[in-house]
Order: sequence, then structure tokens, then C-alpha cells
Amino acid sequence: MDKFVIQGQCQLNGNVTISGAKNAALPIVFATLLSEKTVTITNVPHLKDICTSCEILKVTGRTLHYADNQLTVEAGQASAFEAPYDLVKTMRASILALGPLLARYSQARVSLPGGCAIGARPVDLHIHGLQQMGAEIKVEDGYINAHVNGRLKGAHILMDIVSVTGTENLMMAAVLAEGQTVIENAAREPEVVDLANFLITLGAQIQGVGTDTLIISGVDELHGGQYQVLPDRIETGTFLVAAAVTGGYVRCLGADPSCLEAVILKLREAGAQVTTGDDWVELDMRGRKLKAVNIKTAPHPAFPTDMQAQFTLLNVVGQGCGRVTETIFENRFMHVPELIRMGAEITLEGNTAICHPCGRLTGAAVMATDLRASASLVIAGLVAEHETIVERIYHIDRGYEQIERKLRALGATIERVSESS
Ligand SMILES: CC(=O)N[C@H]1[C@@H](OP(=O)(O)OP(=O)(O)OC[C@H]2O[C@@H](n3ccc(=O)[nH]c3=O)[C@H](O)[C@@H]2O)O[C@H](CO)[C@@H](O)[C@@H]1O
Ligand SMILES: C=C(OP(=O)(O)O)C(=O)O
Repeated sequence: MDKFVIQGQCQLNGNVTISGAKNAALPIVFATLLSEKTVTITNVPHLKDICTSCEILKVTGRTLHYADNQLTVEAGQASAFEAPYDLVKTMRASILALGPLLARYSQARVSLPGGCAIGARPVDLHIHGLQQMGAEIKVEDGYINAHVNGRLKGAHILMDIVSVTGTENLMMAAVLAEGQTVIENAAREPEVVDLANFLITLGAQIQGVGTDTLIISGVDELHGGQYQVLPDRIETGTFLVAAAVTGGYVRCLGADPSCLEAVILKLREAGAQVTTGDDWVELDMRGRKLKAVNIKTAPHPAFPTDMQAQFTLLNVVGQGCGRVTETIFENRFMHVPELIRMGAEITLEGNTAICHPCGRLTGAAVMATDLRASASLVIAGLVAEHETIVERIYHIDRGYEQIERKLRALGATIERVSESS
């Protein structure tokens, strides 16, 4: 298992190029199953989760070429309709194989994703929506076994909770269903919009993109095409926070600031100078005082839960007291005890972390527990006095492309150490 060794008290300065969004690329990769023609996707980040998705596509019989952030899925039929446990257990998003396989091949066998560090994360809304579209689904032996006679049928689906991958799964299924599907209370995250735009590029008929009501008219088949994945807003936000807490400056190139409104608003409230262009965003903290802010996570366009851990750290470093309320996942404060080990003063009250000013952080050996928690610990290591060792960084490799190379280019001293070395 690899770990990061980080020397603290650095100030980040410079430019960083933002990668394609993991959470957009994942559903898009699975959506290629809906087409039998060749599909090329560009700006695909080279991440563990993307490689796992490619493995799942290969299990179904597809041929893939993946190099230089470009993925080509060759024209052809799938020959197996399964996402096996060995692959699914490493990545919850493999549930996204369910909708496309069922819609295109009338059958699917997808291992149930397990719970994870941030919460139970059930998939009942995915299953219920597909049942409404005529699928027969049995959950047995840890697998979701689904089939439908002929095609799925359009349905009126009201989602109880706003679910990102739930909306994506049902939208993908509806694209090839017979008739019209309406998804109400749909997620409006930019990654859902990107998936919809990808499907439209291949000939899908989707109205209401970017709103909470999606109207999808099923088509007989999708054609091939080429599509570029949108920039990763969470990676962008993570680098902006890193510059803010180290009192530095960063310009994120190839970014999309229009997806980051809630985050940029909070960074400005925290005292940062943030400037944006069409495809870049920069943050300058030099000579400015960082202040703690109150945040509350909620579905887009509100503050994203995937930026919560990074802002918890910002509050620890900033002046004053900041309250961080997590409303999406029931167990997303695993970074808190680790930050406390580095000297942070945080009290947990239910789903709120109250961050008190701590004066200074000191380096320690800490454990990464999930993707964004890992990011907050790495940034904490950049700020803290002395050396920080972040263990179990396989979590961070799920979501940040070449993070240590990018941080080093901004002036950080960070080494990846393999257990064997
Ligand atoms: C691959 C991907 O895109 N991951 C993102 C996606 O995860 P994911 O799509 O898994 O998260 P959801 O939006 O589905 O989860 C929102 C809430 O709904 C609950 N829920 C969800 C589905 C369901 O069937 N039943 C149910 O109760 C979840 O437990 C959670 O409390 O959105 C999350 C919320 O923005 C982000 O943190 C993740 O980074
Ligand atoms: C929670 C996340 O991802 P996933 O849904 O893939 O676990 C994330 O990207 O922060």
C-alpha cells in the first residue's frame, strides 16, 4: 500500500491543469454500453475508478483502447451482462452498469455495491425506478438480477431523494425504453448534465437537461460519436482550497468556474480573492487573512458534499469558528479524528462539525479513509509544521489524477512511498 510523505509549511504558487471529471467520465463510460457503434471519449482522467469501469466493460465483451486520456469503445455487441463482485467491491459507481445493460440487452447481473466509509449508500431508488419501467428485479446472493421481456417501458418516476447516480442510471435506461419517461426530483449536478449531453450527442432525446424534471423520449438505437468530458469541479475546488490554506496563489487551467458557484462564494467569504474566466479560475490568498465560514452541504446548486472535508480543513486553519453541516451522507466526518490528531480543534454535534481556531497544525501519521477525506489530510500536511504521513492513499488515487505531480509543480514537497520501498 502506498503512502504520501509530505513536508509542511509550504505555500502553493503557480498553474495547475484540471483533469476531466471522474463523476462525469464514470457514467459516460458505462453509457457506451447503450450503443453498438464506436464511441470515443476525450478528457477521460487516468484514475483507478476509470480503469475498473473499463474492466467491467471488458467483462461484457467490449473492446477498449485507453491512452492519453482518450478512451475508444469499439463498435460491437456485449456478450455477457454482468458486473462481478471482484470489480464492483472497489467502486460503488459500478451500479451504473445496471441501467445501460438492462436497457440494451434486457438483462443485467450487477453485484450490489457495499456500504463505504461515508455511509450506507443504498440503491433502492435505482431498483425501484427500473421496476417502474417494467423490469423484474431480484436481489439474491449479493447480486441484483434484472430482466425485462422486450424493451423497458417509459414511466413517470418521482425520486424520493435527489440521487446523482440514481438519476443517471434511470436516464440511461430511459434513453432506449419504449415511449416517454419523466424523472421528477432529478439531480441537477453538472455531471448529470454532462451525461445527458453525451447521450444527446449519440442521438438520445432528452429535455429539461439541468433542471429537476427530465423528459426522455426513448429511441430505437444510439449511434456512435465523440465527446469531451467536462473539467472536474471537485479537483478544481480542492486546489483552490489548497492555495487558500497555504496562503498562496493558484490558477486552475482548463476548469469550468460556472460549476463551482457555491464553492467560489464561500472561498470569497473566507477572505480569498477569486477571479474567473471562461475556462480558468484563480485564487490569490497572498497577504490576506483566512476566515472560517459556515457551510451546509446539499444537492447542486448548493454546496457539494464532495468539498466538505476540504472546507472542514479550511475552517481549522482560518480565524474564528466555522460550522460544517453534512446533510447528504450520514458518516462523512471520518477526516475529523485524523485532523484532531494533527492539532485541530473540532467538536462533532450530530451532523455538524464545529471548527474552533487551533493556532497551528503539527505533522502526524494519519489514515486516509475515503476519497475527499484523503484530500483534506494531504492539504493539512502542506500546512502543518514538520512531516505528515498519509497512509492508505489508494482512496485518493480513485479520484485525483497525478495529485502529487500537480502539487509538486505548485511547490509542495510530497513523495509517494510504496510499502515495499
Ligand atoms: C460516482 C458519483 O457520481 N458519485 C457522487 C454521487 O454519489 P451517489 O450517486 O452514490 O450519491 P447519491 O446522490 O445517490 O446519494 C444521495 C443520498 O441519497 C441516498 N440514496 C441514494 C440512492 C438510493 O437509491 N437511495 C438512497 O437513499 C444516499 O445514501 C445519500 O444519502 O453523488 C454524491 C452526492 O453528490 C457524491 O458525493 C458522489 O461523489
Ligand atoms: C464519494 C465520491 O465518490 P464515489 O461516489 O465514487 O464513492 C467522491 O467522488 O467524493
